[in-house]
Amino acid sequence: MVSIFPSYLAPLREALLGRAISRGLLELTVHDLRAWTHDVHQAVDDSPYGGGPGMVMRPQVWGDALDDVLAGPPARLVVPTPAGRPFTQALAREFSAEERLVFACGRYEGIDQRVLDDAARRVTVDEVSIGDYVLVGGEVAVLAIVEAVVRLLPGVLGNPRSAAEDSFSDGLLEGPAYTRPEVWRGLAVPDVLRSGNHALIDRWRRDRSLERTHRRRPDLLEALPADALDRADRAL
Ligand SMILES: NC(=S)c1ccno1
Repeated sequence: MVSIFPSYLAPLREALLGRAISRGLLELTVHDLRAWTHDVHQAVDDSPYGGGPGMVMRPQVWGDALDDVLAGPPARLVVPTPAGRPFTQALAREFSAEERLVFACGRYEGIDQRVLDDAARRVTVDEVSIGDYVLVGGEVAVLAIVEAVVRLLPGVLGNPRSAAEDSFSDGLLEGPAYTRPEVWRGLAVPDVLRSGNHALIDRWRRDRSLERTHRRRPDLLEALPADALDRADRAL
């Protein structure tokens, strides 16, 4: 990862991801972009051609940084930006199969486009967005993307079923979850979940997942492959 605020990415070394690193399931290197500046002010940005508000990150600095960081084993360059294609669970799964990912954290009004165009001459460049809103920089998006990707790596999650059965894995939103006590503030756990009848439980969970998806994200239902819903699903 390359950023002008390396400490922003420190949370990646905590908790589950930190344990995955210490177990050797992945390696994480954070580079300070200013290491590739040569002026006393360590300038990384400049005024935009054509005018307009804000500053643009300079191609020389990013170009030198990516020349060094992209050298070595083949990598895929991921650039979080509001102008990117949506980052989805499917793309997280695709990224999790990559040997190496390099993340460029832009700030200000973004990185000079020629940096990405130049990188695309030698690696796959993915400009991705984690949502239709604008952050101050790419670092927070990288935290989200890396967590979504790393949790899919074999051995990271305690139970592999977790990744296989979480939201979006089957194209639907996950339904409600419950744990002890059976009744809490007058609210009871649905009886079916205590029935021990796993066929009924699976059916109930699928129905709740379909209902929630229909209510909150009908677009996901529209996007399902034609054969994704079985007769019982359609009966709901
Ligand atoms: N929405 C995304 S990914 C973003 C990056 C920087 N600002 O917003």
